[in-house]
Amino acid sequence: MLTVTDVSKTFFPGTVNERRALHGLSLTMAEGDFVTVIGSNGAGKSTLLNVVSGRLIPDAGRIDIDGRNVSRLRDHKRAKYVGRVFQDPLAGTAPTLTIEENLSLAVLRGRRRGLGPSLNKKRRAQFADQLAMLELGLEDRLTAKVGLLSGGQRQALSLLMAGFTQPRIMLLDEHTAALDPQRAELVTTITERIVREGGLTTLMVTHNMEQAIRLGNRLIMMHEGRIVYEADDQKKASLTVQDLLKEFANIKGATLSDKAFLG
Ligand SMILES: Nc1ncnc2c1ncn2[C@@H]1O[C@H](COP(=O)(O)OP(=O)(O)OP(=O)(O)O)[C@@H](O)[C@H]1O
Repeated sequence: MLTVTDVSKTFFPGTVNERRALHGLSLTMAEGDFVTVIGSNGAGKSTLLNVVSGRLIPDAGRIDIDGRNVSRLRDHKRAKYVGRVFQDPLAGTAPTLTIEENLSLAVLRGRRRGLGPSLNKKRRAQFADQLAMLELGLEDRLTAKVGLLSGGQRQALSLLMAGFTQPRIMLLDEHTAALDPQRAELVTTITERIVREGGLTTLMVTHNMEQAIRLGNRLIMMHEGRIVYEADDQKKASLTVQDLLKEFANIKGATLSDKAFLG
């Protein structure tokens, strides 16, 4: 489904600021895989998501989605394959537009211009049904401006929007990190539901090791642009945070992300 083969990315090569973010990284994900990604500060986690989404073009290596080489395809051209939710609740939605307008835009994304649905009664009823699933009461606020929603509500909406077009791959970049624990838990539950119901192939970066163990069917740990540890479904079933801390301790020079203990 997704194949990342020997991908490298260096920022400011040949200068004093040179940063090797990805170092010949390879990762294969099967249809329906849900991989959680943890790692030290600057390990290359966001860069991995950026090369998969097309926001960044790798220096070397290739990326295939459904057997198609998308390595050189820029992000707007990959939008129909990729859904993404960022850490910042403000990033995924347009605050001055209403909830229903944001959802309409999400439906349009990845489609050819002019082929999108208009905001008719039937479409509104569909939106209300989908929003009801979030159990946040947003189905009664279709015409409310998104800027009025809380961070957690906006993240839930971003998730719904990202899942709307049935992306081939869903990228979640610490999308619960900016929320208070209660809202983070709620958004985590909604994430599980949207991923499960949509059967979405998902790559999720998190600093929360407990969450990384609990969610998904595979876990990878990154350090200095490489995957340094991997747990499959079976291994993950008995994995503990203590085990992961031990793995980190074994990596020379690795310091855990400052946020790792914030929960
Ligand atoms: N746009 C950029 N320009 C220059 N350097 C960058 C850029 N993006 C990332 N880097 C560098 O590449 C390396 C990997 O960064 P990346 O953001 O992918 O790490 P990360 O694992 O997501 O880190 P964190 O957990 O701290 O967010 C770091 O050294 C970072 O400073």
